[in-house]
Amino acid sequence: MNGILYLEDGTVYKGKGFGKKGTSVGELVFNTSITGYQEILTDPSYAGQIITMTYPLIGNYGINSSESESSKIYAKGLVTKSIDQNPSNYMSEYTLEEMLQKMGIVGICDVDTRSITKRIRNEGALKCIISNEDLSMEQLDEILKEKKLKEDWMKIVGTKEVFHIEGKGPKIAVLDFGIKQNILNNLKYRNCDITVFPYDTSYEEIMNSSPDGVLLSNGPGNPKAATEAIETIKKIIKKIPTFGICMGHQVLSLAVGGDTYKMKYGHRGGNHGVYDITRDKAYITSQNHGYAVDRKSVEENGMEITHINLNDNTVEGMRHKELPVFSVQYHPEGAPGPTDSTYLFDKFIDHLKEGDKCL
Ligand SMILES: NC(=O)CC[C@H](N)C(=O)O
Repeated sequence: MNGILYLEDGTVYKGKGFGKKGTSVGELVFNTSITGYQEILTDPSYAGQIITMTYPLIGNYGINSSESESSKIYAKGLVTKSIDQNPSNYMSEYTLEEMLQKMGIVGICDVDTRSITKRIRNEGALKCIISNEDLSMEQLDEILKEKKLKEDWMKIVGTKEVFHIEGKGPKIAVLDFGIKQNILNNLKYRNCDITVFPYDTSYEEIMNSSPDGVLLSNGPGNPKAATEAIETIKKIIKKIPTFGICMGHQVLSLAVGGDTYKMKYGHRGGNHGVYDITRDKAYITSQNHGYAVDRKSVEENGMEITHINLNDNTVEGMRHKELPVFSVQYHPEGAPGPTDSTYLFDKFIDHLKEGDKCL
């Protein structure tokens, strides 16, 4: 099966097709993780994106049924240097190719992923079309030009129904913009009683569940498209301890009156150095975001910057100067990946005990 990746700047990469036979349009991004292709593909925050893995050997330990971040793949395609068809791992149940076929995802391999990555770094994230069908360049060009990229993916990906995960510990209301399973696992591990709400649930409905704390989840798309949530969060943070992760961090910054912007090519990988100003410590973190928080805009609105990215000095974490409200741009739950930052879940739970500070 032939495969082609055609970028909006006119660049063409030809390789071999794998996964589902088909064609799709998306935003081309790259991820620098060496392992974790299963979690990356199933992370709902990749909705609408075509992921290039910079590590050349992908698929080598197969796929298992217990480590997906969601039951679906919302990404639009996968680009790799090579794909291993004979995985070796005691947990492996099927191959990556079988997973992509089952989930309807188009893949191409045997392309120069280093060159693709350099192009994204120079030009920024690009719209592109990936295909492993026999379409002419004219046909590909027409589909690429016609298809618009979405910004409000949280409307599609987040839960539509409220659901509850029982626990004996603190009551957590989660606003779901497209949550990763491992965030829920971290709350479950700490015995939390979790109610997951659609991201646009009203303030009143959330408060009716009498939560001790609110978690604002990760999720795909532009945080500015989550307008309903921004209004709700403005009220929530005055009453309840709140912890935001990635999209949650971005919508929190909008709720306090700050601003977000689209980065040139984002941060995606398991090796991003972050400096924690409050603890004078550096961590290696797992990241997946294309938008970032404007530092000055949140500092002018009652927030203090707690973490910065060591590569480009962008905001990686913040906390409210008076309220028990804090957030990080990176993924403390990231797995596989460094566990340096899972203490943030404990910090959140500790804040709940001090909930009276909010009133
Ligand atoms: N992982 C996330 O929550 C991503 C947040 C947002 N969609 C971004 O790309 O910046």
